[in-house]
Amino acid sequence: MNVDIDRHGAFRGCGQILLINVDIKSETETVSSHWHRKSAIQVVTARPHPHKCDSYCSIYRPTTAQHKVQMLSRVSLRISSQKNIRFSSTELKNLMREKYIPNKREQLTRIKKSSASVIGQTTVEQVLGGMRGIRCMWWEGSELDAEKGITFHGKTIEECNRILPHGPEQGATQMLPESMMWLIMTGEVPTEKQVRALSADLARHSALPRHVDELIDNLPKDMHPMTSLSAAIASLSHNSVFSKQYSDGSITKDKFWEPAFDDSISLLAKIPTIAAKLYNRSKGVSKVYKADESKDVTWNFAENIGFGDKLPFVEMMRLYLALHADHEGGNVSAHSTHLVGSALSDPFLSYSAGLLGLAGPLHGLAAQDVLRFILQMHQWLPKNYTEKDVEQYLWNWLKDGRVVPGYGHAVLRKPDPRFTALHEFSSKSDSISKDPHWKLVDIVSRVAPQVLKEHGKTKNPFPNVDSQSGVLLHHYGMKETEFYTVIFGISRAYGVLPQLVWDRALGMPIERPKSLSLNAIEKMMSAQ
Ligand SMILES: CC(=O)SCCNC(=O)CCNC(=O)[C@H](O)C(C)(C)COP(=O)(O)OP(=O)(O)OC[C@H]1O[C@@H](n2cnc3c(N)ncnc32)[C@H](O)[C@@H]1OP(=O)(O)O
Ligand SMILES: O=C([O-])CC(=O)C(=O)O
Repeated sequence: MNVDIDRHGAFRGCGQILLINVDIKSETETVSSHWHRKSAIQVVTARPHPHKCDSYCSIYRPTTAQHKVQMLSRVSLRISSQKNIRFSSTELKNLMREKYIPNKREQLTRIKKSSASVIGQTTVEQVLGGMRGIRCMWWEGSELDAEKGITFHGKTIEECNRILPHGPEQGATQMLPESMMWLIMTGEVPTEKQVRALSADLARHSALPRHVDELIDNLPKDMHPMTSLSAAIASLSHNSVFSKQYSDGSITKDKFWEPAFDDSISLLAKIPTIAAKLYNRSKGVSKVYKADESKDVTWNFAENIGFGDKLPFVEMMRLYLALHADHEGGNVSAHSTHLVGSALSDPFLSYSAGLLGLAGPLHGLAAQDVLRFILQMHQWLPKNYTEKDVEQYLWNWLKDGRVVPGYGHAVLRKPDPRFTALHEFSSKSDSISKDPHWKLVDIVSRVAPQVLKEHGKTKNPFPNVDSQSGVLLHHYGMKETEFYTVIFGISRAYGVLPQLVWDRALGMPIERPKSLSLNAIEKMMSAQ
């Protein structure tokens, strides 16, 4: 039921009621889930009085004579000044409920009827070789082909950038990560109106609960920001609607996806706020995140870290965030999110784990390592260096037994199309293409494949996305290399959280593959 709140904070409601002080800011979901948990009676939804805007007000909980009136702790409720708010995440959720999930459930039932079909075999080489190529994982949003690279529901990066809604400014040409998220979740291209409303919704939910702010304030200033980001995301679990509803038993399995969806939207809304706070803190800046509902997530993020007045930076960042969102399911960050989620850990805990995987140097941390590598090489090279000098540097590096960051890939066997997309963006920009560090990145991308081929170990000698991304951030003035993987971490959430919602919607079970010891492998081999 709805409870009206009038201009003076008095109530219009129902039977016996309970008054709660509400301070405006964040966490509508805290309110409802708190009630869910506390109340065996009725679940209440509070809605703001139509004329009451952005001020303290009161909300009420109905109760009955049998139930003791309880004073709930102070809860926060964001009351927006906008009338007739269209919660686009609600629209997306409704579409999921009414259209996409029933269709996909039907497909799953069909597939399960002949689920004994064989789709692959496993070799010992695969078991001992990082499980390469084993077809054992379900993933909807994107697919990686070794030669062609990533496609999102069959659409190439170039196609996505053409057809997905862009930023609201005139002349904006880059797809928004919100648009990409919609495509990844539904398989369909959203309308501009749907994306604008989604951006507004994410802006509305961007404020952090106080405990997250305090947690970040108490972390060591020199802690790697990926560690801090993961810790802060895990701490949002305290407000998880999914875990609260699961633990109080108020949802059945077929409805698990709903709070997983709410938590995912909340995480997407808050991760830029956390990232901005970490970035500003590293620079000694204390600033409250302000998200403008008429702008997209990237613009708001850029604004809050001090880059808002530079549209080229915002456009580059939009492309960056959309590009890195998903790379099918087997990569470390996606797989770990999916795995942890399979234990019904909530989306915050699951993605916190994914971020910890992203923080490894063979995965997302390569973004920071590449930039350091390029800066170091640039210092070492003579002023008018040639490709031969670059080649020499790479050989020295390899002879030291180190991997060339930004090169190679577990699946790809051609240059990464994400690298190509960023390269095209940069080549069209006068200022980037004149940047001496970008020029070096460009030269390395031609020289390194030859060197790596001759070196003879790397299966894929070509550049991956990380070899290009950091130099763009550096070019626009973001010199804090430790922060580069944090940007990647914002982006990856747009791909893996939709999958987590699907995991719960289709009732995917806990993951538990079979492991084998070397003795067991030998025994099986000799038996053949
Ligand atoms: C967004 C992303 O996560 S993209 C990847 C980001 N990571 C990097 O750029 C780090 C550098 N690259 C690498 O370390 C690897 O290419 C990975 C981790 C991406 C893929 O690993 P694998 O699938 O095991 O690569 P591959 O099968 O080609 O490895 C074979 C050998 O080549 C070596 N090799 C692979 N890439 C490189 C490289 N860039 N420089 C030097 N040696 C390399 C491996 O270390 C391995 O050596 P070993 O036999 O002595 O252990
Ligand atoms: O696919 C992988 O293994 C690594 C990668 O490029 C990504 O996760 O973006």
